[in-house]
Amino acid sequence: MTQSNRRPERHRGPVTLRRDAVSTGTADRALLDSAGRPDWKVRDSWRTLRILSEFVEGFDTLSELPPAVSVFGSARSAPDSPECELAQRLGAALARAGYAVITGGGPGVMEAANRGCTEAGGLSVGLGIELPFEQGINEWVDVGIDFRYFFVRKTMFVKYAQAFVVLPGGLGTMDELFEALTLVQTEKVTRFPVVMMGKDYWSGLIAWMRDTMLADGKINVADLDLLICTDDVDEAITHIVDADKVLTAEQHALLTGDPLG
Ligand SMILES: C/C(=C\CNc1ncnc2c1ncn2[C@@H]1O[C@H](COP(=O)(O)O)[C@@H](O)[C@H]1O)CO
Repeated sequence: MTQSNRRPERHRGPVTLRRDAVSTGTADRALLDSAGRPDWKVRDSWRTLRILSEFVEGFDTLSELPPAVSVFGSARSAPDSPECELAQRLGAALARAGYAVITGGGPGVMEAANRGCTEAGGLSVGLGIELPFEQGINEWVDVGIDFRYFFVRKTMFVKYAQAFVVLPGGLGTMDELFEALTLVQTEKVTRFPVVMMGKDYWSGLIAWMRDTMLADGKINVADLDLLICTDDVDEAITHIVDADKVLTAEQHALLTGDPLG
């Protein structure tokens, strides 16, 4: 293989780039870094069409999904790490409970959750993101979409899931966890269970939320009730299924006027 053939392949929406055509930028960076550039006004106006098309593609593809759970966690965890082992068991249990599993489609915990789901006969979904370093959607994903824009992709994680499960991870995982909690706290989504898995990993953060955030009046006691933390896959599934039942009954009552659902 020549040196030029070894250069990574990049994907920009439907476009594949190889060799000298590969650049290090992403669509997200071009949008967010453009202030101050003379052409930003015209280019950003046109970009809205590309953003719109990304929403349309996501809505069209995902509206057909069965009930689903979004699973988050580190892109960097080794396949034999405890969190990947947990994610794989969780993915399988979700599939057996009738849920599709939605992840970021990347490596580590995402891949493990997709793998568990697919091996158990469930539907694995990967919502990838264009990054300066190409990763590609993991091989266990059945339905994959590559997004240019983080904010479009985040809408899909919430809109097409009945619950969030958050395993150990870094900044990306924290962003996803706190976005979910903020959406529930502000009642943008209702009856949306957020399950944190990995008690050793998360207990320090939860203690800080209680001892500093809550103690300092920055959140309410009820905000801490928005999440549960467990190492037990069965407990996570029961929590999700129970919340789902309540929501389904409420939606049925709203549609039919029958309060018993
Ligand atoms: C950094 C590495 C791979 C990056 N590939 C990713 N592919 C898809 N989704 C990703 C990737 N990196 C982050 N995410 C999203 O954030 C969460 C994980 O981020 P963290 O910082 O590792 O916690 C994850 O849930 C994704 O949605 C390694 O080679």
